Amino acid sequence: MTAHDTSPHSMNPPSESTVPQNLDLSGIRGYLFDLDGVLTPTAVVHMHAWSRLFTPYLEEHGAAPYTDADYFAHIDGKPRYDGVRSLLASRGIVAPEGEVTDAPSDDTVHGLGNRKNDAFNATLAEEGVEAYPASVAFLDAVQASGCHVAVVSSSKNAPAVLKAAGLADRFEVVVDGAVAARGGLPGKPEPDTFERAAELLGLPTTACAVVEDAESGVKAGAAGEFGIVIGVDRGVGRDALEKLGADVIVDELDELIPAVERAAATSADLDTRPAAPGGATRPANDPSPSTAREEPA
Ligand SMILES: O=P(O)(O)OC[C@H]1O[C@@H](O)[C@H](O)[C@@H](O)[C@@H]1O
Repeated sequence: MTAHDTSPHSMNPPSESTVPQNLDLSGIRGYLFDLDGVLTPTAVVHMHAWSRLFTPYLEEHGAAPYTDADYFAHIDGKPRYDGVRSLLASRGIVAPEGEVTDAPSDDTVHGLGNRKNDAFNATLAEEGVEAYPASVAFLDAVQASGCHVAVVSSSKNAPAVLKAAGLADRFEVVVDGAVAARGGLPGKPEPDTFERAAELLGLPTTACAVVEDAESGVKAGAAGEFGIVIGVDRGVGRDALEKLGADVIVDELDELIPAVERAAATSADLDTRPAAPGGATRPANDPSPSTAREEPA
């Protein structure tokens, strides 16, 4: 398929055109990056924090033990309190909702989420974070090609993680968990946060690539009318990512740099052609600036 192909995502084996070497990204003018697990290895920090919360909690409740598979199936990529709700539902546990202001020691949905958040922030402060070098190389190539870039993260900690990784100034738009909550946007697996980022970049969704590693995030990409869904396999598995709707799957994003450079060259060729009678056409990678920027919380 090409990046323009908006046909329903199939579950067939990848065709020749969906392998990174043959990928056509010439219709893509914006990249919407998930953060945790795509740009930074913080999906693992989230995963450990959830485990620090739910391992003792499930034991105390006599429920089946918490495993990494639970993280991928019920929590990965979702907004904080949705993750709590999904995991509790998987064990048939009903907890009171409580309030966002609940203490981390409270056994409410919000208290449990806040307990996990304390664990996440403690690890972040202790260990810091370094972006994946291959993802930064891809980001460099995408920006050099004139495409626009946004971060779309369920996490309310996204601004802190971007800052810790030295990436805070690289994105025109950040739609994080706080922005979504303020705007009443449903989180992943719904496509709304990605759609909002495309809108803020001033691009149609069909001209945007969704870049995701989580089940809920790939589902969100497949549920919208995006130009392409790029899956990064950080543990979900290639087959699962493909079945969920990823159009191309990579282990590291730098595998796609040649495709980005080919797309930029195609666009430059188009740009040097004489304008068609009756008006010029906008090149695929027209770097005209997006003025919209949603400030993170
Ligand atoms: O940092 P917050 O706001 O608790 O966000 C939670 C979620 O943020 C996502 O980005 C992670 O991929 C999730 O796995 C995590 O649970």
